[in-house]
Amino acid sequence: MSVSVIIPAYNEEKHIGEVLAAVKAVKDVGEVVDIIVVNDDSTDRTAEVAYSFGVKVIELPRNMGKGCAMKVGLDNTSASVVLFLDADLVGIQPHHVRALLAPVYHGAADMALGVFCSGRGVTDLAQRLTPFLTGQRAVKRWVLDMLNEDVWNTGYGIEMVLTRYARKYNLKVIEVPLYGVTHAMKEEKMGVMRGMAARVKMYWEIARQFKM
Ligand SMILES: O=c1ccn([C@@H]2O[C@H](COP(=O)(O)OP(=O)(O)O)[C@@H](O)[C@H]2O)c(=O)[nH]1
Ligand SMILES: O=C(O)[C@@H](COP(=O)(O)O)O[C@H]1O[C@H](CO)[C@@H](O)[C@H](O)[C@H]1O
Repeated sequence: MSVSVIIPAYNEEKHIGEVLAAVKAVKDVGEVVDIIVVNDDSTDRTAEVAYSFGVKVIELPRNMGKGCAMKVGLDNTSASVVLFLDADLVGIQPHHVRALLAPVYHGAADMALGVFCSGRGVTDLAQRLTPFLTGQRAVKRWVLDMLNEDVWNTGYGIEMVLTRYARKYNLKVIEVPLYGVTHAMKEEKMGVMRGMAARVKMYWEIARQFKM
């Protein structure tokens, strides 16, 4: 069974190297066939850092949002298991990547959700309250192929779309604790004002999909 890791990335030069190092270590033992970074029109060195890891980099001509970036990655692989990871993870190790892939790869789950634990209080809490919003998600390819094309245009709402789909069709979903992992928060990456504005936009994109 083939496995692809897809990493949507927008202005993540500081953190994407750590994510790629962890994923590459898994690829080097042959468990992952493809690592795809979709550079969502970053204005920093995100693409340059990704190229330096020798992975596939797809450059979008304009900023299209998280969901679109994920879909472009998906369209560029035929792997039967896909692992989506955010590019701003901190503390991610090869064993976390394997822990997310294993249940889906071995058939124990259709979807595995990575949930931060013992990383940082604030991000642990956010994910404990809303694990279904996580960007760390291993999924069987056929699940993704069942979705309508337009669901990918929902920006950050895509996580909610995937969660709703799994509930509707009673898919096997499991949560995988990612011990010691956290991520850079928007306010840390962009500064307080721009970060808060980006957060409001994200909540709006999620709320639009919150129709159970
Ligand atoms: O327009 C965007 C916004 C975000 N991202 C990527 O989507 C992932 C999750 O975004 P972000 O880190 O902003 O979300 P958070 O985890 O802070 O909610 C990260 O890898 C981002 O670089 C993207 O590809 N395009
Ligand atoms: O954990 C959360 O509440 C949000 C926001 O994270 P930050 O406020 O930037 O720490 O991040 C998650 O939700 C997004 C929408 O579903 C996902 O796209 C992100 O990958 C995920 O980290």
